[in-house]
Amino acid sequence: MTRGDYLRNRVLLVAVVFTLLTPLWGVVDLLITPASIHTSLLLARLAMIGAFILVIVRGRRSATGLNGIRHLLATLILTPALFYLLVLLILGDHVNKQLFGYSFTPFLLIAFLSVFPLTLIESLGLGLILIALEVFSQYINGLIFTGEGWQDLWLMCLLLIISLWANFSAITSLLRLYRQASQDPLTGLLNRGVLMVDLARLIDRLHSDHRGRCVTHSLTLLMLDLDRFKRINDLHGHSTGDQVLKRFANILREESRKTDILARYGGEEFIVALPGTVRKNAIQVAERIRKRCENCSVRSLNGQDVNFTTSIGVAELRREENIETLLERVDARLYAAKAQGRNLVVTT
Ligand SMILES: Nc1nc2c(ncn2[C@@H]2O[C@H](COP(=O)(O)OP(=O)(O)OP(=O)(O)O)[C@@H](O)[C@H]2O)c(=O)[nH]1
Repeated sequence: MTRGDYLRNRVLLVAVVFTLLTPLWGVVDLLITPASIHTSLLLARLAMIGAFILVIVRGRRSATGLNGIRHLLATLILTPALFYLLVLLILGDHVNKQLFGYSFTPFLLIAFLSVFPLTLIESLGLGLILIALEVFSQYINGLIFTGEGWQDLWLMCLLLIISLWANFSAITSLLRLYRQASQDPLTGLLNRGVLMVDLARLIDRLHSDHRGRCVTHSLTLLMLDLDRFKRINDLHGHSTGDQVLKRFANILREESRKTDILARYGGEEFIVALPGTVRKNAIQVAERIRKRCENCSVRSLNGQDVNFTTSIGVAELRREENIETLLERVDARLYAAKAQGRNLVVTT
């Protein structure tokens, strides 16, 4: 599960809790606020429930990416903050007597931040907005620069620090778990399972963009296999074989872009997926990788320089083609490169 999925689940859960709590808390309005503002409060509460329902509906849509979820989270936290602001403004003169029951809103919201796996910047940003809200409420109810006001601000800062700490711990353990579950431990590249999920998602998106007449994006796959790798293991030992695999993975990193997907597909077999790249340009990337390997060596434990080469199959995604047939075609080309003598790029 990615941070986006985790964040989405938390946002949905908290949105449901807020949706249920909002009408319940409406009883507090009836009990503690003057009858003259009940209608305004009711309308504001209905608008707030509407915003929470919007968060739930949009959050459930799988097309909503990480940025979309971040916006939903901001809506979720800032909607009750806006409601509180509204309460402060419409209570007007009654504010000193009637704020009881609402004044803990900024505290509650800041405590809720610890539920989400946010980065330090994200939680600091939201936390500072909530502290500003508290300062504004103190200004309205005359507590600003008083002993009680400072005490409340101090408490809010402490709560923010605790939230930051909780978020930081949640996000680092989440990232560690994600890395362990998604990476090949030897090379640090993606493992086959994650590659298949990412590729399937990417291909789906490209096909639906195409159907929706958006710009046509291309995708080309390279399948790479180290030549006579068994011989390297047999002659120089398994640990030298491992060094070759690591060096090869580094070459792939150095020769690709940030947006490319790099994965260890099997023992000495790798996939490089090049989104937005047509076959002609992908062949150039493949040739660059092949030549880098040809000119590269690894020092074995007994001090020998060990050379290695790679064979590469190249295939561009066709219209409506699925992941299985694309992989079959690229695999056939890799097989052809092996059959034609190895250390080759085969594209047809
Ligand atoms: N050192 C090391 N070897 C591995 C690892 N994973 C797979 N291998 C070895 O990779 C070798 C693959 O050998 P083969 O499939 O016969 O292929 P090859 O010798 O590269 O021959 P061609 O692919 O036909 O050029 C096997 O000996 C595996 O044991 C690994 O993580 N580390």
